[in-house]
Amino acid sequence: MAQIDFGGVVEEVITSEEFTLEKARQVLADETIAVLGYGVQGPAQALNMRDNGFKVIIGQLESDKVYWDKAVADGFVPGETLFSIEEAAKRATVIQYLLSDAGQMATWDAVKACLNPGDALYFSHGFSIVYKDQTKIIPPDNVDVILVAPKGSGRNVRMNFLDGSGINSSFAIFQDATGRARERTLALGIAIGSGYLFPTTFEKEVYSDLTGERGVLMGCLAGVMEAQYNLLRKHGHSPSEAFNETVEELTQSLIRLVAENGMDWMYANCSTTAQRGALDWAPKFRDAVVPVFDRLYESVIDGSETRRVLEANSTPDYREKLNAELAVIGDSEMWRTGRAVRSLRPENRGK
Ligand SMILES: NC(=O)C1=CN([C@@H]2O[C@H](COP(=O)(O)OP(=O)(O)OC[C@H]3O[C@@H](n4cnc5c(N)ncnc54)[C@H](O)[C@@H]3O)[C@@H](O)[C@H]2O)C=CC1
Ligand SMILES: CC(=O)[C@](C)(O)C(=O)O
Ligand SMILES: [Mg+2]
Ligand SMILES: [Mg+2]
Repeated sequence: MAQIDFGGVVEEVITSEEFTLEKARQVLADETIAVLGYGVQGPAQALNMRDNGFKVIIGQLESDKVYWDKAVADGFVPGETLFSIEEAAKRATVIQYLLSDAGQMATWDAVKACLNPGDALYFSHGFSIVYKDQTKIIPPDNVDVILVAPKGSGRNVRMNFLDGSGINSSFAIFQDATGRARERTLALGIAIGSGYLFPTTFEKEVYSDLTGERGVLMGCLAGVMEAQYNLLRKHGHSPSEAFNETVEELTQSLIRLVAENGMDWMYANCSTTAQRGALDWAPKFRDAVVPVFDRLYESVIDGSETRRVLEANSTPDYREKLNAELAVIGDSEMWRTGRAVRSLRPENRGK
């Protein structure tokens, strides 16, 4: 385990240099891994593990046709490597619970009945376990309960694997029934193609994850982009100008510099005019959102966020409703402008 200095705080991380793919294959040599759910994380983790030489089967509700058909299209064979959720859970020794969080609550009684002593129950989110008062997911004592949570969309878990990079994941052990929980967890983390693995707890993972996605990663990002775009439009700037100055310049230029070498590097590669102004305005934005972030974290901790998710995503038409909300975003002037701007990227022209 490598000790790494993160800005003055030393933490331990695991990379595939220390815990090699070969070692992961040895640890999981006798295991059948069932990936339950073929939504976003399911296919990514399943395909990466299959490509890495692990024995993977899929458990998917057949009537959720889009997902079932996708598993078939990806080469999983009904009756051989593709089963109902229960059948896959029964056949496996590692059960990766990658249904939606609301789907985990809905199927728990059925899945629980399929667990054998010594199995490993694996999550990519602390949700179901930490908010057990809401989900009623309480695993039996005789199984390992473990977590590997990729810090990125399943889409990139797969795409980064294919291009030879990776997505970092956190890992945690909630219950070690076999004495093998840790080596199983690390082996699975390497098997799914993690960049590096860092330790957490189920609580810390779910609190930070729910905050991050509601905050900077998604909710806050979408909110501040919309606010700036609307401001520029209100003052008579064209859609093309407002979009370029809000989104396109970020995704095609400045955020890439942040990814490459940090915030100061991005600043250093912009004009001294921009540097002076951004240095002055950053603290104002920071201070303006502090109360919103405080409210958000409180709402995560007190269970309001998970309650809302479970209620909204447990109705039969939750997908249609979410898709309708996404369509409103996609059909807005701002994001229709985005489509036009993207189509004008040199590499997209004429497509
Ligand atoms: N989407 C992502 O990239 C990430 C997801 N996670 C976590 O991974 C887990 C899986 O998330 P996603 O892949 O986004 O899931 P998703 O929302 O794409 O899940 C869809 C899957 O759940 C099944 N499902 C939903 N409701 C069901 C029900 N009532 N009965 C049976 N099956 C049902 C669908 O058939 C499908 O297989 C969650 O715990 C999530 O928080 C963690 C990191 C990133
Ligand atoms: C991609 C990810 O890790 C998120 C945003 O937390 C999620 O999809 O739940
Ligand atoms: Mg996340
Ligand atoms: Mg999340």
